[in-house]
Amino acid sequence: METPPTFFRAFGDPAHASVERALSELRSGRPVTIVEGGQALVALGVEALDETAAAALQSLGTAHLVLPSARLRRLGVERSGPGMLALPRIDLARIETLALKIDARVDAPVGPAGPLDGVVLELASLALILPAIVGVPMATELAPLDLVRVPAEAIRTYRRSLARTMRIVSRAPVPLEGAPETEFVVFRGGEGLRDQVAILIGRPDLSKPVPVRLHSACLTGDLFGSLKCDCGDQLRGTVKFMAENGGGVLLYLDQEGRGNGIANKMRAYKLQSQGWDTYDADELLGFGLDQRRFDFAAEMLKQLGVKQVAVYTNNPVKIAALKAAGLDVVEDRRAYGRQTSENVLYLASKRDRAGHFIDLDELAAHRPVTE
Ligand SMILES: Nc1nc2c(ncn2[C@@H]2O[C@H](COP(=O)(O)OP(=O)(O)OP(=O)(O)O)[C@@H](O)[C@H]2O)c(=O)[nH]1
Ligand SMILES: [Zn+2]
Repeated sequence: METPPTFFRAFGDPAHASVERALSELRSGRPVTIVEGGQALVALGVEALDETAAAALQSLGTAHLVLPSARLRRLGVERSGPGMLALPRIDLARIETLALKIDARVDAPVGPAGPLDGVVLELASLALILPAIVGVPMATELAPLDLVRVPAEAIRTYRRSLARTMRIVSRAPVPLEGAPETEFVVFRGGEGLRDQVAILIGRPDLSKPVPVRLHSACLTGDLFGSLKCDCGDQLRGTVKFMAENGGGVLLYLDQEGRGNGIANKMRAYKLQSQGWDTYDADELLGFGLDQRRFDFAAEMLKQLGVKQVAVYTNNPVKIAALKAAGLDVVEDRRAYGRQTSENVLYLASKRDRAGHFIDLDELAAHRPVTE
């Protein structure tokens, strides 16, 4: 018996599903086809490009390299949006230079990126791959039928509409050192369908402003006590503070590397070991100041019944995001870690380049954790 064409709809929006399939394809090193109005772009991340892939793409037509404005700036080209370089031939060494080498310069004219080039970078960002893509434009009917097809509009709207699909999948008490009355609540949905965890510490009174911290995952700092950042201190300091001060909600967000993913964060750390600062290293790789969005975090708070918040952060973007999502931010307070000789430049960069509220003198003076 044939299934009706509407069968899939029972399991969600097919356009969104195609985005999720495309993310998986890109991460697996396979190309995807972005389609809009009869036009298609067959696209593959540069990090998956080898001789075989290059030959296959070349057989489809003339390729180009899509790069974000941050990377173009590093290559000596100022542009407000992404751009593209024609690739008469897919030359792996040249592409690697243009996508990754520190002192590379543009060696050919850079054209404005087409609309499909722009959305493919959004897809790359969601897939946590390097934002450098080889694309072959063609008419939709000529694109290979066995690739995953994704409508451009579905990619444009994915993040925003997915925030609403966050749902609680499990919860359980997990007593923590210094915070015995703690519950972990796991949400699924949102960007890239990653699991996000809300940690309810104590019994905060939801009718009053609830102390809240949005903490982006930092494997190196949170778990291993890396000296390069202040994350581990902020995390443990927040748990302790909330436990001792009437409770609160800590959101532990799967946003490693300011949303760039652990692989790109280590690419950036390698550049940092050669002397680049945290934002310059990201820019060399093609990333803007910060890739994170926090609308899904606000949605988690709402689903937990939180309306008014006292937020603990030094990052003005987090405060603005909670307000924009309709939460009542009655107070914003600092969340300091420890200053070390290894992280002081990182903290100063966050203050000077991203406007974080960090007072290094105060931090050095009394090593507060959360105040
Ligand atoms: N790309 C990149 N990410 C980093 C680097 N160092 C730390 N991170 C990431 O930066 C984020 C820091 O998270 P948070 O502590 O929540 O954020 P924050 O923006 O500093 O804001 P507050 O701590 O709330 O003031 C985590 O995702 C880390 O993995 C770095 O050098 N490069
Ligand atoms: Zn960190």
